[in-house]
Amino acid sequence: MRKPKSKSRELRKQRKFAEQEEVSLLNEWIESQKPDSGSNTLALPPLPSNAPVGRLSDGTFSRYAGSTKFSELPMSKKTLDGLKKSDYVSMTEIQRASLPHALCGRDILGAAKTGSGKTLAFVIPVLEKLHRERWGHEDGVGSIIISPTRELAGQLFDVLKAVGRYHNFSAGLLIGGRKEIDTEKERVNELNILVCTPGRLLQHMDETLNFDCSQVQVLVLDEADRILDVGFKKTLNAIISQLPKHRQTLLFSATQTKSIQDLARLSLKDPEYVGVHEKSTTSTPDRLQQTAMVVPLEQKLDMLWSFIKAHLNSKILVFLSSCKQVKFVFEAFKKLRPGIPLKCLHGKMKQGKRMVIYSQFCEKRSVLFSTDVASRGLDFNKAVDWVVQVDCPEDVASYIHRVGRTARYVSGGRSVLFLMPSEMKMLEKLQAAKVPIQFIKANNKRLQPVSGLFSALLVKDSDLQDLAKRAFVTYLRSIHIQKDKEVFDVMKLPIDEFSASMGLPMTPKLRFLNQKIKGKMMSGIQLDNADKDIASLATGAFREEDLEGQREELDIGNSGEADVEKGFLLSKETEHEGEEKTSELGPILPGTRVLKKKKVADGKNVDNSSLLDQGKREEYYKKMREDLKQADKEDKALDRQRRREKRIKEKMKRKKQTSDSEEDRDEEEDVSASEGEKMGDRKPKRSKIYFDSDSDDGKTTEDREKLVKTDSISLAEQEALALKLLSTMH
Ligand SMILES: Nc1ncnc2c1ncn2[C@@H]1O[C@H](COP(=O)(O)OP(=O)(O)OP(=O)(O)O)[C@@H](O)[C@H]1O
Repeated sequence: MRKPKSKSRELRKQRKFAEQEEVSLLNEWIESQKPDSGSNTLALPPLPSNAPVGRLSDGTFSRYAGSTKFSELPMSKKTLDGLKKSDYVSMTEIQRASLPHALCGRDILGAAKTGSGKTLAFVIPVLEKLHRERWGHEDGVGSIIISPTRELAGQLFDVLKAVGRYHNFSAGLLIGGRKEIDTEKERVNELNILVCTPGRLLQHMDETLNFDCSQVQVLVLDEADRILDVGFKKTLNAIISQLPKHRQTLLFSATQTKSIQDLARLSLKDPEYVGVHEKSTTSTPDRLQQTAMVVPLEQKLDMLWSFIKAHLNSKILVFLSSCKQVKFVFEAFKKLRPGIPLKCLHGKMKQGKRMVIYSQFCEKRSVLFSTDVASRGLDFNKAVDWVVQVDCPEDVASYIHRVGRTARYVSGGRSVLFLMPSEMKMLEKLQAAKVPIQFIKANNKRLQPVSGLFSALLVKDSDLQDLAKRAFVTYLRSIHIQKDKEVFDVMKLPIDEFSASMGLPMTPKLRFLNQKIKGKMMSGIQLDNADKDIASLATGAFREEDLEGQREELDIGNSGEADVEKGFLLSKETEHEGEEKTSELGPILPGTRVLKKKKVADGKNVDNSSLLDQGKREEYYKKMREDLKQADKEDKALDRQRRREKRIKEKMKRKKQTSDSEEDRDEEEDVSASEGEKMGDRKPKRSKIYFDSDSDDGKTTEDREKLVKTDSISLAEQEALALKLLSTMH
């Protein structure tokens, strides 16, 4: 039954009044117990348990700086209920340190380790500010939260929706790559809270009629150092120019900017620097077990493949340096079917697909190959077990964010960084930045080479070959353009070997590198040396003894899976075992086939000097295809023969078992019968077995006769004869 109109109006009035009361109480509480500007609220003692909260009996208010529970903060019932509903009760350190300052309207520059709960440290002040301002639909955009990536924006939006579920604000997710821009344009002016990526926000600012951000109360930059980075500089400047100067600004990141210039761009007013883990001995989560190992460029894919095969029950996030790398490794590994679902995520994918992949990876055990698009902020629902950095991160900050996708909140996690010999300087930089990383040695005996398999795949699949070429060039270019030349030096890389390791029949042309070599020649360096430099294995640049002291074993634990990991990652205890592991590639392609193809297609066995001329290259390439076809034929024939041999063996075994049981039965039935009689009984049975089964294979009568005669020879002889017969038939 509907309530009478006057009654519902009365209820609304009462609710409005209660809200007004609540807001004025909150304002009074906040104002009266304001923590000193610059004070460290974590240093204050927590409130005694069961102490009264809010307005006290003497008319004063409880202290909220130093509180440990959300319910002790001056916050609206709606937000508190939203937090409770989402199971948030006690605050994390960054929340305890920043919320008291943020709730009283101060600008915040917050830094805390990855996975430590920074999201709530800005979502709550956003909701509370608008609540206390009694912001309504008609007031338009009141708050903007900016994230560097679409996935992260989506995740922040989910947290906002969960915690703000009892508020009446309208909120919208504005991210690029979505088709419904026109619908967005129609509705964006009605939204109170925008969660967006910089590009999409600016697009609305530029294109949407009457889009007005002049009343914005709170601006949040999540992953602030990234958004203030050169990549977003122009976009962000344009956005800031359209926002009011008088607003609250909250900047959060695990690797915060301290640049005065950056802060000046945002016109922060006496910001509170909240760096809760600044005094910590490590800059990464304590429950994160981090390792690094030397992996030469041409072994990276072998190592990654072997790693995946040794961790089939884990959720693994793999970082590669470019979209093309991600595409190639994903496509090629997918074809080899490692036994665990594979997924990929990169910026060139359609947005819908990106979102699907992201949520699938949240739910399932799988391997996700990704660019740095997944490196920041993402909180994959069910914990990531391993972060594998196949390509070295561009700097320490990037490393910290990548590994931060695991070991979040109270869970543990593990990471491994592949470093090429020429990149060892990165290890020093990480250690200098308080990253507790252990240097370990891979167990190369467990390495499962895949380059031969790639060669075979690439020959059959020209799309994959194109992908490989592009991945190869893009990777080297990415190294070439890296800023940190102490770590990244393309001239130290074994380029031909790298090309071969991807299964490419010849090294693609690298225009940017040619220019570099030319540059060297101009400055007096001989081409010979430059060539040697490029082709040399970078191992020369790395002196092993430098690292000896840092080498430690990884303590893996006792689980079944850990044992496999142990075998893979450690060399000491398991060096002499595990050869059988290499056979895991068997079901995909037989071992001989791998070796053969590797021999033909592997760049190491090719005299590249003869390939310079275009005509010769084509000729070589044609010949290589023919060789591969031939090898393929031979392999197939060999494979067929093997299968037949196996079948025959099985039949022999079956037959032996049958005759043995018959013998047993016979013996049981007639223990007194003579040997001659027994043989006479069995003969026709044995021949019948052979004829019955072999007649399917189309044997001639002569063959059958030969087989009948086998009755009088030993089993080994029978097998040998059967095999001989088979090989003469094909
Ligand atoms: N007070 C809390 N109580 C329980 N869980 C929390 C609390 N705060 C945050 N979490 C959980 O901790 C995890 C990490 O939080 P969040 O994503 O905010 O971390 P972050 O510091 O922003 O990490 P990053 O630097 O990687 O962006 C999330 O799963 C979140 O739900």
